[in-house]
Amino acid sequence: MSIETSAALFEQVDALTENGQLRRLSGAFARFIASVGASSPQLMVACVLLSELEGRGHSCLMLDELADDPSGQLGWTGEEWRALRAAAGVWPKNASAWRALLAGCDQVWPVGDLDFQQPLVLDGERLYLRRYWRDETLVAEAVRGRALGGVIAVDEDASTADVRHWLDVLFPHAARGGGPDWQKIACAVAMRGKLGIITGGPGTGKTYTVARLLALLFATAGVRQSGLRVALAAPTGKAAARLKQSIDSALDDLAEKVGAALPLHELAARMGAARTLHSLLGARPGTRAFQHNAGNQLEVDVLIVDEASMIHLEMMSALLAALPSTATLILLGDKDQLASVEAGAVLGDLCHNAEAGAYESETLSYVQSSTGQQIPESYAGNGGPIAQQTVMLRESRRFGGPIGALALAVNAGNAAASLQVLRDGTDGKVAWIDPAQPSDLLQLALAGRSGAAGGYQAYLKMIKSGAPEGDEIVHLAWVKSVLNSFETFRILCAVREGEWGVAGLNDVIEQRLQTAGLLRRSGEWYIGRPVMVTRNDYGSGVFNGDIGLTLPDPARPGALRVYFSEGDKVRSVLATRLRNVETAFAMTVHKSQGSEFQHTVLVLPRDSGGMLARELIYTGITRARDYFTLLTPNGQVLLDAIAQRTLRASGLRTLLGN
Ligand SMILES: Nc1ncnc2c1ncn2[C@@H]1O[C@H](COP(=O)(O)OP(=O)(O)OP(=O)(O)O)[C@@H](O)[C@H]1O
Repeated sequence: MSIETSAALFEQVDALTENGQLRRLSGAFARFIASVGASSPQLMVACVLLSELEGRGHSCLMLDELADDPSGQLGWTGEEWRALRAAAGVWPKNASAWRALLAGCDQVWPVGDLDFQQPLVLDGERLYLRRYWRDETLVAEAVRGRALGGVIAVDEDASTADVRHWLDVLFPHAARGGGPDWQKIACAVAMRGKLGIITGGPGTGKTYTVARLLALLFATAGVRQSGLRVALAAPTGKAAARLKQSIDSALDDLAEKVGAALPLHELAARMGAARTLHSLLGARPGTRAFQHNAGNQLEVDVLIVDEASMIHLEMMSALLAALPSTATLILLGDKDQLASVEAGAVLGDLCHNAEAGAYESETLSYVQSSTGQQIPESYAGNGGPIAQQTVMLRESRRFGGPIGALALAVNAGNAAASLQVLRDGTDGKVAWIDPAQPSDLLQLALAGRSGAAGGYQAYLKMIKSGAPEGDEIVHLAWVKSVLNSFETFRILCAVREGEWGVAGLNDVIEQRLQTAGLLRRSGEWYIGRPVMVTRNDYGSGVFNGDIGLTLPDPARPGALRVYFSEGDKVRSVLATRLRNVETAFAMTVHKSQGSEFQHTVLVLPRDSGGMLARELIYTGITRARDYFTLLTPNGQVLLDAIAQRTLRASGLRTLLGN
């Protein structure tokens, strides 16, 4: 590449960086690649885009997108794209021309050729950073292996007849509405192979089902029953605590129903606490490597992981490597939620046949013999090994009414139906403020809205009244009730920056609550400040996404502690020990995954630059248990988002071979 071409190209790259269209790292990455081999301007553009897309959650760069026009995917104007492209000179006209060009570059390893550990990998018509290619390949191999791990029952001692007997005990009633009992089918399916994927929207009974699956695994474990090792995990502490609570209560319920026939209390007592994936794998400060890995695997027979949509590619790869091939992995999650912040859309990719079913004849007959259930012909197909191990639960038990209808309409991309629910609002469950003013938001933050509980004043008033006199137990009970009150209401933002983003809103909400006399800000830390941890802190035992409340330390007058709720437990850390936190009256929808609030307020920005998609709106709505309020300074942003899907470039589906 001539000095002139290079200068012209990087001038464009720097201009895009200055305009906020590229992160600095993307240009720096391209310069690094240029420094380790002969370089061409086309390779430089590919590197800039590859790095940029990685930062936006894509695991690879699709060469057909590159040949065509990726400006839409990047949120750039056509003009910005054309200027960059022009600076690169000749432009390969299709994916195969791009493949031929890239395959000849020193820095690129075309899969199948001799591997010189080049930093970039070319697999088919996808260009990867090596790390992501390795993770994607590992995940694909591991899940295929697990799915194909056997077509009969998981345990040598468990026959199909055994499975049928216990399933009839655990699911004694016919499914509502006369259709197939997908919950029962999900349990049967997970008994084959070493992988079960159960997906479904909120309240469709994923936890209800997995508790029965556990009972089934336990009942059919034969001589291994008394030693069955079960681990529970989730991406965040909050989700892990929720999983444990739900499974415990479902097992309690079941234990009463099945009685002496199955000692389920024993199983429940033996199961430890649910853990975050980081803690399960043994995260170590200062390294991406985990204590548990392919060379030091987890000692577990069954691993249940909830909120699997939040698991990014690298974490899934680490998890699969650390899981012995003899263990059964059960993934639970809502495939339609936002994908992980980091690269990958693993659950979405694994579940891409879930809606259709795509069950092969062998699965249909196994389901018939093990459950007595007939899967309708319309769900038959040829979905490949992962689809055979996946079941989508389709009926929500807890999430009906207008909030459920709105979530369904948004998920289906149906703007007219969404608007109808939003505009109806007669029973107060759903409200839409449009066009919203900042004062509308401040009123909601203070006192909620008529017909809907909420607002932050409730927990702040409890704090103001002070903790009752008494010992540690009395204080802890008070802390729990303050935390519970805080958890009933939350403001979620689609974006971080700007007037309607997290940063700006937290400031104005703090000021409003201060003016109302509900809090007294004096410096960074003040009583009542809600905070979110933004970085794992192994020393203090708090992790990215944990949310806590600042309250007086009963043991040290004048000192403040931050209290974190974990199921029915509470953990606390001295406020001054927490370094990486931010105020959390408002938080992003991304960070709210795995949580639910009685009243959820979703705030969209005035202008989204076309970058919001329906998964974000759906995830925001499904965080609301009883009341949902939508604030849009510009309603068009909602319509644009409903019309748009998040598509993440990934080779996982291709690698899975279906
Ligand atoms: N087949 C069933 N019969 C009776 N009750 C059920 C059944 N399935 C689910 N439920 C009940 O419906 C409610 C929601 O179920 P559950 O919590 O398992 O759903 P979920 O999909 O895990 O929800 P979330 O995604 O919000 O965690 C629970 O109260 C559960 O006991």
